[in-house]
Amino acid sequence: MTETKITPSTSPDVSAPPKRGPKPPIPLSVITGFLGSGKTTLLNRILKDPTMADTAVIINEFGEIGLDHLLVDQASDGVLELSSGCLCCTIRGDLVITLEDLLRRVDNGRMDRLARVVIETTGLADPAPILHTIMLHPYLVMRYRLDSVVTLVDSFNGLDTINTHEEARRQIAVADRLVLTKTDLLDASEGEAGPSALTARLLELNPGALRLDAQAGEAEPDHLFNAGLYDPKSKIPDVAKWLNAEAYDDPHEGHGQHSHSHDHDHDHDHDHDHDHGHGHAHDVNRHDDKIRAFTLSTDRPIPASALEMFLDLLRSAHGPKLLRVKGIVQIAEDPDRPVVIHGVQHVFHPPATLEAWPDDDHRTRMVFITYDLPEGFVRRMFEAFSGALLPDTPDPKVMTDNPLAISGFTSPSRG
Ligand SMILES: Nc1nc2c(ncn2[C@@H]2O[C@H](COP(=O)(O)OP(=O)(O)OP(=O)(O)O)[C@@H](O)[C@H]2O)c(=O)[nH]1
Repeated sequence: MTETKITPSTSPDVSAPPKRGPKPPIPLSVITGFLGSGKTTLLNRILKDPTMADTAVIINEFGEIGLDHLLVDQASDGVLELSSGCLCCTIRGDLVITLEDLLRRVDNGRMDRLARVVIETTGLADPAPILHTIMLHPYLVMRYRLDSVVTLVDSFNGLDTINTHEEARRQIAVADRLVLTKTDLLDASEGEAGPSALTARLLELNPGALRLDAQAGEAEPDHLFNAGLYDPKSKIPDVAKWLNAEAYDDPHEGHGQHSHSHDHDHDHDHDHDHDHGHGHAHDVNRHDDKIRAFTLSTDRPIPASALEMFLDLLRSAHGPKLLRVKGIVQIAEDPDRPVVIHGVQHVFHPPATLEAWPDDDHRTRMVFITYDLPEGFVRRMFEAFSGALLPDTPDPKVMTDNPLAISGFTSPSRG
């Protein structure tokens, strides 16, 4: 496991297109969703879209994907050329080899252009290891940039599947985009209760993801992809859209599409158990499953070493419980150049430094989706490291000097 190094001037900014020199990193998206949720159907449709030209699709088995009508040729090396101009490869043994092979094709001119890579997972797969493969590989992390995790949810069976299968909940929790499929199968009566119950559940698991209805024509490439920090057209970082932190304030109001900014104070230790003044209490953290979504923020600049320690401690002690972490941080030593963090479980992307704050909001903001890791615990740890020590909270030095103190740090009464 590598350390999270907050060294702003030297950290490679893999999200931003380099000004000169190496080729810009290729956006990579993962399409996931439970068995039969409609992944193949969606891929078949979007691959015909002209904006998907020069896309390579990576799947586990050719047999599993019904792209037959698009196929024109099967090369001997496991790469199919689709009539749309896209490539389709199997993961033969190792995703790294497949991704390296694609780069080789581009670099030696066997492929003109590789605009995007889309990986379709099998229905039961946890997408996190795929993201780790890229984030942990020193070369792949330079040449590819993680764009979006797109999770499909069958509107007809979705609620049952979510309630029964841990894998389905994890796929939803880690998503940037949630695509609702099969809404045409819902009859008028189900239209009342079904979708709203499903939507409420999705909001509990992942309030920040943009939700799209495939049948309503919303699952278009433009909406599914380009979910990274940088607006692909302007090349300017769109932090507010990327974090979508406002959606975490009140999941019953958040639709993942918010772009406006509230000026809420998140520094208090709220557990989502109380009414935020919105007129009703929401139950984002009350469900049987242990997935929680919350934000932390502060307007105190954080020393780089404190951020490193916070992330390292959180990651080493609770890595598997961090389903997704995104954030923008004001560093005390360099407050005008924010650092962007992005983690999936114990693996964090090399932190990227922005040249400037994209807007007037210079607060440190982090969004967390956790599994069996109470908000209060993360919040107190964050407060200890960001300098807002509470009287009953161990100071960070004690916590790092004496690792035994970490296990005693959980406080169920406040978690
Ligand atoms: N009515 C309806 N059927 C759909 C929709 N999307 C997919 N289906 C059907 O659902 C079934 C499963 O779709 P697939 O696209 O194969 O799903 P998948 O996620 O690739 O399936 P696995 O690879 O087995 O996990 C197929 O019979 C599709 O025709 C939809 O929006 N409406």
